[in-house]
Amino acid sequence: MKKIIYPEKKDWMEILRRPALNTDTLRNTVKEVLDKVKMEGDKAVREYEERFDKVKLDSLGVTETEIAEAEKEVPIELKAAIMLAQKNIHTFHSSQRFEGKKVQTVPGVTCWQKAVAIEKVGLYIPGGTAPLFSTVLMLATPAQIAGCKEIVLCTPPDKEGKVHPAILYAAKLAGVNKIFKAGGVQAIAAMAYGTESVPKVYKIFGPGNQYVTAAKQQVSLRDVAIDMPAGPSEVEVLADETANPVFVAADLLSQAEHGVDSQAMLITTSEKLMKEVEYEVQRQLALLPRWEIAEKSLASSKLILVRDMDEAIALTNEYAPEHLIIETRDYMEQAERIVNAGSVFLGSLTPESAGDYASGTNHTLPTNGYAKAYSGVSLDSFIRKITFQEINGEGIQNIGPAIEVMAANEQLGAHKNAVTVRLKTV
Ligand SMILES: NC(=O)c1ccc[n+]([C@@H]2O[C@H](COP(=O)([O-])OP(=O)(O)OC[C@H]3O[C@@H](n4cnc5c(N)ncnc54)[C@H](O)[C@@H]3O)[C@@H](O)[C@H]2O)c1
Ligand SMILES: N[C@H](CO)Cc1c[nH]c[nH+]1
Ligand SMILES: [Zn+2]
Repeated sequence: MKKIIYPEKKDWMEILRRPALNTDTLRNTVKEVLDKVKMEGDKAVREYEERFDKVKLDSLGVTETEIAEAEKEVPIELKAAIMLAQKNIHTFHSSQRFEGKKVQTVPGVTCWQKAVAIEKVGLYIPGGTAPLFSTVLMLATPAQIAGCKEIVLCTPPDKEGKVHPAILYAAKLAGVNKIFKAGGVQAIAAMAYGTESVPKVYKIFGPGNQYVTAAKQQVSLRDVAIDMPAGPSEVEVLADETANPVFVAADLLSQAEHGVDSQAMLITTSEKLMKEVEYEVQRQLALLPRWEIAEKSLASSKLILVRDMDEAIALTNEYAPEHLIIETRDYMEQAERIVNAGSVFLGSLTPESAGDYASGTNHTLPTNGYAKAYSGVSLDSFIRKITFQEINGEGIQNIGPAIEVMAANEQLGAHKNAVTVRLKTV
């Protein structure tokens, strides 16, 4: 990890830069795959599965038999953990239910909103280097609570053409209707355009690598809605001298191990802590099964020593991390000053892994600085709020004249007339 001591404001942008693939290569690959799947459907998806996931597939759909087999393969201990996590995710997301209340803006004019589920949703579950069955719970649980009728899931299979059993188990538990073996850009294209076997959906959800994220952004320009850009994982730990370096290092590594383009940052006011964390990261790294991945992402990760907490907060809000862990003496006060972050973890006993799996919050979150403008996935992501209004005689008399004046001044006579003809009758 690169050490930065007392950064100057002019260097912030460079210091906070995320690692990124060459955008031309990325754009060209994504465009080629999207276009071919749009034209050739399943055939193209199968070809790309062979090219990128090294698997020959006869069909894309997961069968009922495969789902039943998977249920037998998942160990009891893991089933219990998945059920505990799902219960907490369900509890937290159920509490987000929207109650639209009727409001009289003036006598006779009543307005309200009603939450309506998006009918067809597509969930992308990453599977390139780790089978993220926890992401199934994070996406399908709120979709089910919202009442989405068709919940489609795509995930890359392994080289034998099998989907990880825990992904299938979690999908069944959380009410997914259709599961397909497809990963990367080809999966996003299949759900955006529809193919012979994969239904076209109205909104695509889910995290993924830079190819997946770029594909989602591309299809969202005209074909389908998306949740947000949820790309390579990132974490920032904001710590003072009271933080535990062993915990801090473990938290940094927990996100560094996701992928080579993940990023982990420590922003601290304590030089002593920075040195201890630097040592701990190397010590713990050597013990990790995915040390090779983590080592690569640590190369673009940083340990940043700042002058004071004000500077730490300003730098944090500029970085807008996907995950922010605050491990300071006064973490509640510091948390109040955060305006840009996806999900915040407070105090020394709140690891980021808790939000990844089982505290109940959603782990599908904006990355790459998009936390400045986007929220993570929540129940809201799966609904739309339709507005309604009802006006009676008193109401049209109350607001009609104002509408007539405004419409006339916008030179829209037909708008004005739609009110005038009614005012004559009341
Ligand atoms: N932001 C979030 O909320 C969040 C949550 C979970 C995971 N993540 C991130 O999701 C990512 C998962 O990545 P992953 O790679 O393990 O799985 P993935 O499923 O996102 O990507 C695998 C797919 O990428 C495609 N691909 C790989 N190399 C390619 C190439 N050269 N050209 C075209 N396509 C290619 C393949 O089709 C493959 O199926 C990680 O970066 C992780 O950090 C983010
Ligand atoms: N940290 C990831 C979101 O960036 C989510 C995840 C899934 N499994 C483990 N972690
Ligand atoms: Zn994680």
